[in-house]
Amino acid sequence: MDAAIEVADLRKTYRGRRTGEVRAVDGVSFRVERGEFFGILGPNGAGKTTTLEIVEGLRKPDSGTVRLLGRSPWPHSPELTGRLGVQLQASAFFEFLTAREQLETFAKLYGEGRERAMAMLDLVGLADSANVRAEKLSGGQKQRLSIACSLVGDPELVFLDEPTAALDPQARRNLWDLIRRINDEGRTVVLTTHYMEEAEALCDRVAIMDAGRIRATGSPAELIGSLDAPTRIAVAAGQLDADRAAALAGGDPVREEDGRVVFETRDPQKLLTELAADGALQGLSVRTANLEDVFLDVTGREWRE
Ligand SMILES: Nc1ncnc2c1ncn2[C@@H]1O[C@H](COP(=O)(O)OP(=O)(O)OP(=O)(O)O)[C@@H](O)[C@H]1O
Repeated sequence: MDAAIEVADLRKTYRGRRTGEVRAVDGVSFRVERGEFFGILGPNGAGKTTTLEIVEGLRKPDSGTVRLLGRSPWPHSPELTGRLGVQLQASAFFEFLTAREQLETFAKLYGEGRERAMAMLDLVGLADSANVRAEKLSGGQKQRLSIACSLVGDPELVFLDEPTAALDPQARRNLWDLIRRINDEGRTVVLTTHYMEEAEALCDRVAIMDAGRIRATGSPAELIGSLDAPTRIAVAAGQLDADRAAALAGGDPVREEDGRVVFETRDPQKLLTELAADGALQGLSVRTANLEDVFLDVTGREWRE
């Protein structure tokens, strides 16, 4: 079976009078299997949206090729478009339509009826707000509505561009449940995000993008595992004198910082057992490596959201 997406060596440069040349996408290649949950993770301006728009067939690359479900998205074919779901930015809504009217409009474009529109409102948890105008919906509700619109045609492949941007952490987590379900139903999902945690929580595989290029691809666990980074274990100072801390560290780095003793270890189980035996677990925190450390490793830059 063809892959869901095959992208080879995409390039796109924007030329503006004020901005000069911006190489937004600079040789991007990746492959997404059917049923996969694939994430493109990168800071603002990394080139995620441009890449996604090219893959969706909304923007033409300067060079490179895209195959979606075995076909080229360019020029448009109605057959292919009907198998794709693209989440539009919430700002693309018709402000004066209610949530239900909005969705019915999209349903019609896909040759679907009112029942399908209502079913989608239900699916995204907006049935109670069916008669609320789009402009009156909260940020999270607008994102839900735009996701419902992308699902109305029962797509095999769904593209979500920063679906939880500008939401508070609770609303973001609530949306994760919905997004996970879309993938659990067997649909391939491609999502862009600049939230590390989101990529780690949702994606089977992640491409880390920076300055127009993909710097690393793999499952979050693979990417983090490949770092071979130590676990940082901190406890409140005052429970251990410096000699005892050094003895427990056994040659590994240990330092005192903001009233805490901070160890870096590759054998967290041993250290935790010894700290527990010393009765020195007050104020314990354990931090393993995460995608932020991977970003630093592959780009040489600190991650800034
Ligand atoms: N239409 C455009 N004209 C000129 N420059 C553009 C255009 N769209 C994007 N850019 C520039 O191309 C680069 C990549 O932008 P893009 O929107 O693809 O990145 P992104 O990773 O999606 O970031 P964001 O999360 O901020 O949207 C940026 O430097 C951006 O300023």
